[in-house]
Amino acid sequence: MTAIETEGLTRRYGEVTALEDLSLTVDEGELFGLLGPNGSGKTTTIEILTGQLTPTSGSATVLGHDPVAEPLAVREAIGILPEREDPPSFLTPREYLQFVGDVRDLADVAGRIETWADRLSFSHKLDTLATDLSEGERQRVMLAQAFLHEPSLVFIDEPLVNLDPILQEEVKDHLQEYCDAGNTLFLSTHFVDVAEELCTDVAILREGELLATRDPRELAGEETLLEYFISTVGADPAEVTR
Ligand SMILES: Nc1ncnc2c1ncn2[C@@H]1O[C@H](COP(=O)(O)OP(=O)(O)OP(=O)(O)O)[C@@H](O)[C@H]1O
Repeated sequence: MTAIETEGLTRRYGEVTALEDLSLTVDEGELFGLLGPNGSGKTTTIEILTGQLTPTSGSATVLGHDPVAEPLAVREAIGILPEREDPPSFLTPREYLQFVGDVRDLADVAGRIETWADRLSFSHKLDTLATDLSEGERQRVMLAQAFLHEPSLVFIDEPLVNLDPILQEEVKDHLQEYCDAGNTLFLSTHFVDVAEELCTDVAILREGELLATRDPRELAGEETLLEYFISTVGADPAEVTR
């Protein structure tokens, strides 16, 4: 089954073409990675697919819904963690996640909060104001809100940002298990090594244009995904290494 399908998606801002004629398919159960240099259209793609931004032309289907005609249906069905978002500074993780659970009209929100705080290792911070959390703790709270309703498709812009190496491994394991259970993940990342390790398919964008899609495992033994990425976009290594 197809989780996401796009046909000729294009987004222009005056003279700037943020995304040009993007056509791609993401099957259910895939851990899909969107790669590309700064300003290549990754966030634009996620914003269109999650019903936040209208394309100039083209169409998309997300879990069977059109994100332009039915943005609410899409946002109900998916989980999303946009780039650089924090829980409100004046709420604790428990209060914020309760709010998210209430907005999503979930049963047993308290139990879900405990489960996700435990999975993402922040149970001991559930009652600390977000302003007093570290960046990595805030990132884990934001990951929890994306998964709280256990959606079958989650979009995450930079899942591992601000996490220490041990937590990165924990979150990677979680993402892998989530897809092994048949769910779909759509990641945008600059961490090419993480995409190589986790993703079943990657798409490489440059200046809004889809240059290539690859199963990273197909590259095994010939070149790393980073080498492939650099040769594909002609980028300087400094732009893509951590
Ligand atoms: N509201 C806007 N108005 C004008 N131009 C915009 C707007 N939003 C994005 N752009 C432009 O569209 C292009 C794609 O931006 P986008 O944020 O999708 O890139 P990105 O791949 O997510 O970048 P990064 O890796 O830096 O987060 C960039 O040239 C950006 O400057």
